[in-house]
Amino acid sequence: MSDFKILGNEEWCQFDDLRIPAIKARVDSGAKTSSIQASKIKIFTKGLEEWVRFEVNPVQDNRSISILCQAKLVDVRYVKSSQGISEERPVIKTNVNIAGNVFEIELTLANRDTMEYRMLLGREAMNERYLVDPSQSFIQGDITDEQLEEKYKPYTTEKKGLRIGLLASNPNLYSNKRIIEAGEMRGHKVVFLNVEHVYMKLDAATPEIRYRGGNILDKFDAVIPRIKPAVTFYGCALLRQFDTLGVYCLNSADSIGRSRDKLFASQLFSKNDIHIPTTGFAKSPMDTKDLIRMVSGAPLIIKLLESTQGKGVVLAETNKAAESVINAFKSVQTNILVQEFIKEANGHDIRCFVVNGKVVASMQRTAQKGEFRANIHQGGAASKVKITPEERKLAIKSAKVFNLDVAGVDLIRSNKGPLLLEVNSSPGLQGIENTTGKDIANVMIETIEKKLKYKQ
Ligand SMILES: Nc1ncnc2c1ncn2[C@@H]1O[C@H](COP(=O)(O)OP(=O)(O)OP(=O)(O)O)[C@@H](O)[C@H]1O
Ligand SMILES: [Mg+2]
Ligand SMILES: [Mg+2]
Repeated sequence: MSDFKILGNEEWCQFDDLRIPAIKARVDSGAKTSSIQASKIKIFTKGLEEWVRFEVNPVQDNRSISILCQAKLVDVRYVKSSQGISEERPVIKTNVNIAGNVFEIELTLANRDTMEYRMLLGREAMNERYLVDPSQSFIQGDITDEQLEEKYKPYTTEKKGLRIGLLASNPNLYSNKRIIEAGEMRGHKVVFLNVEHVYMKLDAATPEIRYRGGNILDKFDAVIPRIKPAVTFYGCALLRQFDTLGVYCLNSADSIGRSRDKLFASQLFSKNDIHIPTTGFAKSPMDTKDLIRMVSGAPLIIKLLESTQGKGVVLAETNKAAESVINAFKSVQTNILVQEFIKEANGHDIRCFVVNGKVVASMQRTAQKGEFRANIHQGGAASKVKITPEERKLAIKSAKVFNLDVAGVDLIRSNKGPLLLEVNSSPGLQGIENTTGKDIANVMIETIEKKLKYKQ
């Protein structure tokens, strides 16, 4: 008993083999094994052995210090989190150094960024070595902030800023140029990734993302998707792969996919009590007449399920015209929505730009004379607008039902109050920045920093 050293409820640990000079551990005799926070965990083979590669951010609330570690894999355990979700946790063995006392411990790699401490020291590591005095901290010696900074100096120069991938198709588009510019202004490296030049390797042990030429894309902290409708399917598959590899995506594959299906989106809105113009959908031409009645008859709107820039939106002025257009689309197996025409909108609509749950800018678009569609691509003109609290609430809620971090929410003002038209997952920046003078690209980059707990 007299040989045992005493630990407080927190102690500093050092890992020479992992090149971690100091990490604050919560001493937790309630836990069996010790664990360390790790991200971008990847199991790989080295000869006949299985190894694991991972990144540790050893300093609390400082993501800019990141240490790339590798160690032999000794086990993979399944741990149930407090939310009941089973998580795979690789286990490694490595030497820990507590105030000069060096011994081997088992560490599970916990892929959780919400851990209050970067490390937990469990009772297996303390057995036959330590007793715990929970009333004290750092009995084995404390480290001041200055000393910690000194220890991590070599690492802070190693990595400055985040590495952000811009997954898009055209680097010369205003929006893409602005995102790259804003990211670089904030000290990050933004790399343009052409959606069609990215491909993936799928297997359980070493999933990968590669770029044309064979480079492995494994150094990204975040990806900004700007996926054009023509490549939604492929782009979303890439985003799922980035997500699997622990890369944060500003708009997930799921949220983009769901928002692009106008029918699914309309169903989600009505389910969540978000008001939209009355909309109908039917398979057979036999139901066309009733479909028209259902949306209060002509004039009415017919929309292709997949349309942007207003190209697939048609106004049918009479019931006869509506019937023949609807049946014509059906005869070529094209899916369409039939929608009540909001006449009183008078060619106006409102675009609210929602980022991270806030409306950061909004503008009104006004259709050209003789046109009902307010899209800029249809000759619409943009102007500043002050939105009502009700409109603001509607815009925020609409982005939230899809879980979109960035959304362009289109509303229309009707006699019954604001109605939702649609939610875009890659809203353009040019019109809204030029109309409102707001630096929206910068807000998008700030959101990534917040989500990743990155400090300048
Ligand atoms: N029910 C409606 N009543 C009146 N006007 C409408 C209605 N639906 C759409 N519009 C007008 O037509 C425009 C285009 O419609 P919508 O936004 O649904 O199509 P879109 O092709 O997806 O356009 P984008 O994605 O580029 O914004 C709207 O911005 C609005 O001005
Ligand atoms: Mg659209
Ligand atoms: Mg629209």
